[in-house]
Amino acid sequence: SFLLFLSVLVFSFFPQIELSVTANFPGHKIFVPFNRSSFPVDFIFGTASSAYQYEGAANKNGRGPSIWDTYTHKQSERITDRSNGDVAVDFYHRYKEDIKLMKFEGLNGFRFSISWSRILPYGKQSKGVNQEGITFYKNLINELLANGIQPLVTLFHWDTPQALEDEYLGFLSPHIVSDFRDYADLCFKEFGDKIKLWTTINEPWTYASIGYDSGKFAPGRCSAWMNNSCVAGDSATEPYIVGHHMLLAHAEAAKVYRTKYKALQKGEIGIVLVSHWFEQYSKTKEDAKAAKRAIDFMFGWFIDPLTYGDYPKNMRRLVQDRLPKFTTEQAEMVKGSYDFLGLNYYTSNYASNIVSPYKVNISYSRDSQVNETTERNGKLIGEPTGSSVFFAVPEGLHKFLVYTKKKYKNPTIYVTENGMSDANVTEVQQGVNDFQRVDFYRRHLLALNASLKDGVIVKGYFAWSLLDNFEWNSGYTQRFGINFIDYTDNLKRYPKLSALWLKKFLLK
Ligand SMILES: N=C(Cc1ccccc1)N[C@@H]1O[C@H](CO[C@@H]2OC[C@@H](O)[C@H](O)[C@H]2O)[C@@H](O)[C@H](O)[C@H]1O
Repeated sequence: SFLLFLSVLVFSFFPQIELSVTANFPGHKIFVPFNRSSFPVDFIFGTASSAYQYEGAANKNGRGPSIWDTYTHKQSERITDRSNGDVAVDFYHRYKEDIKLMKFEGLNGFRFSISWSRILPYGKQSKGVNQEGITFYKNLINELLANGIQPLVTLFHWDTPQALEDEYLGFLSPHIVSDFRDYADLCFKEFGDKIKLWTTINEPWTYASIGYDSGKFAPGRCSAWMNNSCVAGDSATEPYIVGHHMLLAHAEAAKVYRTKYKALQKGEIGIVLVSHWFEQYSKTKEDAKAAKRAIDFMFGWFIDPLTYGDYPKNMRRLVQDRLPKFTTEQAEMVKGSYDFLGLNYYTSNYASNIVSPYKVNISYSRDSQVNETTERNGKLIGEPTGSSVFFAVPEGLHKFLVYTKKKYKNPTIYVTENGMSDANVTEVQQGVNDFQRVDFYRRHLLALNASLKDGVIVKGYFAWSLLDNFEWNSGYTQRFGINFIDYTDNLKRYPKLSALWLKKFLLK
């Protein structure tokens, strides 16, 4: 009882200490603080963003169009609110103000992506370099470092230069590999003196599956039978071709960094992968196998080649000749082509076995023969959020991280995205009172802490996202920010409760 009294006394004087972790002593529960000091002293706490979703100035200052400019302008009916990233949240002009906000909120990391078509308007150095673009990113990097914020840069966050899509259909062509390699080389040369954490590609799974299987993201290709108003595509073959070229492009860029820049610049290079965690729907052996196939088709698709040099056995068995092959040389280049992994986690799903495989209308998402759901016997897998596809399942983050440690050689990991959205929020007062997001981050940080205790090597955590922003085919209707954007009043920024809770959590 004395210890309990002491712990209450301590917490009443130090409100920033979050009561939530307990150490058990016989007959007593002692509350230990849960805050920044629960993590390694050099742990990075940041937020994440991407060029097309944040910058705006889309057709200004020399930037060339990307496939997302084309998709939102030519097929605006495929965006929930028919919006686009022409202005976005005007990060291009307001980044100094936003960096002040990061500093105020106690963050020491910021993940952003470079717009390929802002520095190479036509995708290739031979077609010209936009110096204004180079200058923008140098200024951004200097401003972050001057404020004690570590940049983590993504080279490609889905915004393929339209010129390369026009010339050879972008990632559907092997030509993209050398153009991506040359683009990466330019970035290492121009920014590598200051950038020490590089990732090549954000979520190849999303780009390949949502861009070429369902076709709901740019370039919006899919099979006609999908009836997703795609103008062209083949959901049975194109996702695998694109995924293959993304792996080769990543590996070539990593090779350039390691052979030409790493010794001098002393940075590290990785890739960002996304996956759900999958729980078997029932206790049957069939559903246990279904859960394994589900994570192999979403995560193993990329992490297996990156770690072992080939696609998962489940994929080879079920996709057969539609799954590209690596030459021996390519396999060697892809295998081990990362110093760390960026992992994005949003939610978990239940996986159940589909007994009769599809014979017609086949596609990437049908190949796994898994039915992915978010409800079991009338109970949701987690708390609903503003997004119909994401439910809050913090323990899934813990399980996913431990799974990665055990199955993929205990890699160094940064959690490069984790967050939740609010939908149908327009008023500031409503938007800033994001109690659910406070709970979401507290529970996911507890899950992350548990992963560290299980020996997972995690060096940082980036919340998605600093600001509400352009959420792809959801437009501005989904708000993921810890800071609210008032789209009706000059894009004014307002810290939400979650930002203030994080500030308190991060107090040193
Ligand atoms: N959204 C994804 C990809 C995804 C989509 C569906 C299911 C699983 C994974 N990944 C990350 O999520 C973030 C949140 O994405 C939103 O997720 C909910 C969707 O309704 C919305 O359209 C999408 O923007 C994006 O802003 C980042 O750019 C992206 O890296």
